[in-house]
Amino acid sequence: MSIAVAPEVAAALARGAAVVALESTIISHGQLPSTLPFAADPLLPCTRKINNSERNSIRFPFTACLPPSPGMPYPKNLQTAVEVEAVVRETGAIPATIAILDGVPHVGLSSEQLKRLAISGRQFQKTARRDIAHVVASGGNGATTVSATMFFAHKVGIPIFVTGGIGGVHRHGEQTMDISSDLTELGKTPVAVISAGVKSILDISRTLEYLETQGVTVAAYRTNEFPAFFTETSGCQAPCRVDSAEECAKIIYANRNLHLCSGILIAVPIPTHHAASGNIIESAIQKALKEAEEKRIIGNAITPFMLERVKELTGGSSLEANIALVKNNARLGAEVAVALSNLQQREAKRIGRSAL
Ligand SMILES: O=c1[nH]cc([C@@H]2O[C@H](COP(=O)(O)O)[C@@H](O)[C@H]2O)c(=O)[nH]1
Repeated sequence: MSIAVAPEVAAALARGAAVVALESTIISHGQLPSTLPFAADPLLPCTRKINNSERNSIRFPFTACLPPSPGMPYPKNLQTAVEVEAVVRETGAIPATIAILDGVPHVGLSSEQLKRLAISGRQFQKTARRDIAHVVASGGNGATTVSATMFFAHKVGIPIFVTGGIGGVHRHGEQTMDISSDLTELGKTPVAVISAGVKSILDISRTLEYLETQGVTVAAYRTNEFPAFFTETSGCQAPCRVDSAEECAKIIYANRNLHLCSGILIAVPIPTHHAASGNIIESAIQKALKEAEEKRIIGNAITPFMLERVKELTGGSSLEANIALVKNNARLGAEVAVALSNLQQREAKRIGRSAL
C-alpha cells in the first residue's frame, strides 16, 4: 500500500527525531463517541426518529450512521487542529496528522489539506481499521479513528500518537458486543497512545478489563487513578503510574526492545483549571445515566439518549474543556517523543561504544 508521508515527517523519521501522530476523527467528527446503531435497524429500540438526510447518509453497516452530536464546528475544529500541531512543534517534535485523502493514506497534512479536512467535516468517513480497505479502494476520504491512526503511524514508524479520548467497551457491551476496535488495535500495534482516558459514557472498568485481556500496558500520568476524560477520577485504579515524560519513554523503549508488539495507553488527567467545567459535564453525564436507568433505556438506545441529554444539560459547554485536554495531551506526547528520541540516540551510542 502506498502511504504519502509529508517530506518534513519523512525527514524527521529518517534522522530519528521526535514525531507525534495525530488523528483526524476528532477534527471532522467531534469528540463524542459515535457508534449509534439507532433507528437504522427497525428492530432496535430508538429514542428519536431520524430525518431523510440522516437516513440517506446511513451506509452499511448501520453503526456508520451519523450521530446527532454537533461535534466540533468549523472553523473551531481547524483552529484547534492548527493549535494542537503548534503545541507539538513548540515542544520540539514534528506533528503528523493522519487521514485518507482521495483514497491515499496521508501521514502529515499540509495546511490546505488540514483545512479541507476541517471544512468537509462529516463528509469524511469515520474510518476505523475495518474501514481502511474500503475507503482506499473506493478513492474515498477518511477521517481516521484511534485504531486506523495507530495502524498508519506504526506502518511508517511513528511510535507515539496523541488524541483526546479513546473508544472503549460501551455500557451493556457484555450484551451488545459494542467494543471499540481501538482496544483490539492497542492489543496488536506497538504505538503509545496519549489520551485523557475514557469517557464515563462508556463502561470504564470493563474497558480496563478488556485492555488487560489484550495485553495493553496502561499507565496513568501523575496519578494512581485512571482518568475519565472530563474528570481526573473514575473510581478505577490504573495498573501503573508514570510521573515524567522520561518514564513514559523508557516504557515505550522497553516495549519495543522486547518486541512485545502490543500498544501502550498513557492516560493523562484533564488539566486542573479545566476540571471544574469537567465536573459539571460529568454531573450531567451521571444525571443522564440515572434518567436512562429510570426510563429503562438499555442496550443500543443508551448512547443516543446520553448524547442528546448531556448536550441539553450542558448547553454544549464541553467544547472548551475538550480542546484544553487535547492540547495538554499534545504537550506531554511531544515531550515523550523528544525523550524517546534522546533515549534511542543515547542507547545507540552506548551500544556502538561497547561494540568497539
Ligand atoms: O472521547 C472520545 N472517544 C472517542 C472518540 C473517537 O471515536 C473513536 C472510537 O469510535 P468507536 O467507539 O466507534 O470505535 C475514537 O477512536 C476516536 O476517534 C472521540 O473523538 N472522543
